[in-house]
Amino acid sequence: MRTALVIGTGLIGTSIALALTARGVTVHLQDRDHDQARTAASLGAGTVGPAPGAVDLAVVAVPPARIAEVLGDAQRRGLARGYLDVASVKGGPRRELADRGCDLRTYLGTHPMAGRERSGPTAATADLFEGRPWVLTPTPDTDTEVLNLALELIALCRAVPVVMEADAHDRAVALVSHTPQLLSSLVAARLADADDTAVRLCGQGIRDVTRIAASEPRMWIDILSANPGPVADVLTAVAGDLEETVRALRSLASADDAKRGEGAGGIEDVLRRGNSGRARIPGKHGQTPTAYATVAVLISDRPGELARIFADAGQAGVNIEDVRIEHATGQQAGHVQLMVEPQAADRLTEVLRGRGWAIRA
Ligand SMILES: NC(=O)c1ccc[n+]([C@@H]2O[C@H](COP(=O)([O-])OP(=O)(O)OC[C@H]3O[C@@H](n4cnc5c(N)ncnc54)[C@H](O)[C@@H]3O)[C@@H](O)[C@H]2O)c1
Ligand SMILES: O=C(O)C(=O)C[C@]1(C(=O)O)C=C[C@@H](O)C=C1
Repeated sequence: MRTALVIGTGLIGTSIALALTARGVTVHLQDRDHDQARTAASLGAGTVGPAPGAVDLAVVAVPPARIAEVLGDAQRRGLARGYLDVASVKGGPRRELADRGCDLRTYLGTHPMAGRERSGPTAATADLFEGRPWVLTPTPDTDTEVLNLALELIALCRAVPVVMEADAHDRAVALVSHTPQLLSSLVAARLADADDTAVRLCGQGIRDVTRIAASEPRMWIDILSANPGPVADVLTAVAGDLEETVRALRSLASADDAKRGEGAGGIEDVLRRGNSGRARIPGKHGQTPTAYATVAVLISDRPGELARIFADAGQAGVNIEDVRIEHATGQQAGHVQLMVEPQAADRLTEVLRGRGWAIRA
């Protein structure tokens, strides 16, 4: 692929454009909001404005409800050889494109399973998709050339292609993306009117569970409007679990030993099922999860601290597999948790201590 047009230069469009530009593709940027396109260009994602002729691939990265209109318009104007969208739902946009009489041979519905709770080009990063699944939903009508262009795009973004049928994709993301978004919002919503004294105690657990509750509501209304049934089905099952959990908790408060035992059994059941589900989440690059060892290092909130730790770990010859930061409320310090292969943990601890870092036992 030599040339691409990205329509919608928000978080996802700009991240794609940055990755493509970094690998030598000439990228043209377009957005209904010119400031968004100009910002993306200033970040090095490409150039604003139309291409001199048809590009190889047009990537439509606008909200789900706008996909059919924007992609159909680009097709009518002959802006590219192939067209793909990256919306979080796949069945709805495809049906809308068909209803509008668009050419489904040069269109391919795709969905990168990577994102952030922030929107817009300034939240974009070139490495957003590295090692992440990227769903493709080809049909027998899809042109092989367009499928190949999409596979090339995914390879250039260093993501992992996964082929699925559109409606099966929508049922799957109802479980692994759309319901988690709502549950995160529901937990965070409990804090909206909570007592300040309680909120001050927020630790890492609630931060992990509510990160995506900061997401842009308008985008999610669009996504959920295009996938209401499957999400409602998963939430109905969750509601059943919730009812049983409440019943078990009430039993735990009973004066009767047998009832308390039943309650404890019910709670243990949900916690153990949670352990099993969590253990199934794939690790980096889609591998099965590895049990990493964690080395927790105290850092102060000063520029360059993280870079210094990474450089020291690099000099120790230790590969950091994953990283998490635990901020302490109201303090200018926190812990950075470095996840490493278990056999590397002792060496990393020794080297970092030797370089003056405080390691939490
Ligand atoms: N945010 C995520 O985590 C995530 C992950 C994977 C896929 N997606 C999908 O990617 C798409 C973009 O999401 P985002 O998070 O980048 O949103 P965003 O709000 O950051 O960016 C969307 C951009 O589209 C532009 N836009 C809206 N209507 C337009 C139109 N008619 N013509 C041209 N530009 C238009 C907006 O001005 C904005 O710059 C959505 O379809 C979303 O479902 C999002
Ligand atoms: O990590 C996040 O912030 C996301 O919300 C990413 C996430 C997800 O649920 O995994 C959200 C919606 C997208 O369609 C794809 C990815």
